[in-house]
Amino acid sequence: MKLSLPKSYTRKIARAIAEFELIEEGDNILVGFSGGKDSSLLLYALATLQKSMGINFKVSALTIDLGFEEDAEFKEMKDYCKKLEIPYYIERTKISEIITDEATKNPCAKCAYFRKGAISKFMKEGGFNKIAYGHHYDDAVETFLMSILYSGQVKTFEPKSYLDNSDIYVIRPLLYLREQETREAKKITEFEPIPSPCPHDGETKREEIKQLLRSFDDSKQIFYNVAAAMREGAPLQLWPQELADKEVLEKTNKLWKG
Ligand SMILES: Nc1ncnc2c1ncn2[C@@H]1O[C@H](COP(=O)(O)OP(=O)(O)OP(=O)(O)O)[C@@H](O)[C@H]1O
Repeated sequence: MKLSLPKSYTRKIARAIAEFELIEEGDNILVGFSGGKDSSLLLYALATLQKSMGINFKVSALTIDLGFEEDAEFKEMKDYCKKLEIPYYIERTKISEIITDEATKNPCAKCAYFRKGAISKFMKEGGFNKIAYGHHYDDAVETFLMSILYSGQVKTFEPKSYLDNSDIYVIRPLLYLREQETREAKKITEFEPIPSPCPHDGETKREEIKQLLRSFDDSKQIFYNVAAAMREGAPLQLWPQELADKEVLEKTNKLWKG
């Protein structure tokens, strides 16, 4: 298959790779391939850049089979990796049993936790040093807002992070692409994204945030303003840390008699 990525995509992906130092000589990169629009584009992009970049690195793909369907074949995904000349692996799990159990609280968080565990184990055994995920710009900005709104914390995921306990790096080369661009990418990849088999897909808080961001008149500018606030070094002017009741009482007693 002749691989070719439009310049506008190459520019944004190359910028993320260079700016965040995502790929180095000798890397053995595993791409988390869900079959969705983002990870299928990521695979295509890395397979293309592998041929044009001036450093050597390996790219493979891994699907964590959540176990929704017994002995699922993942035929389209196998064929796609073959076309891209990328080694493809499937790791079978029974994570679906946990997700579909009605007694499970936070099924999405539990699924992500077990999926990451299965990926780390696979990487250790296969000698991979980096896992690449298909997260894009909208994912990062939505996660940032969700974190503030639902857990009172100013944080989002990083372009590159080191996982101490498993000695691997997580990298996100698509971070400068907008979701609309990953949605349109099937014209480039010629891969029809596979719908998620998960019953919780699309029910998440993330959808509410997407709607909220879209609801502003100047939604494009607002998106990039939130993205600017996500950067280290963005001006921070915050209230002092909250005091314990005891400390407030001591301060109050000093100011009022009796
Ligand atoms: N079952 C899986 N096996 C391997 N990697 C996965 C799997 N599910 C998700 N990932 C990886 O984690 C990333 C983020 O997962 P998430 O569920 O948020 O997917 P998404 O935003 O719908 O992306 P995609 O379009 O690639 O499915 C994906 O882009 C992919 O790289």
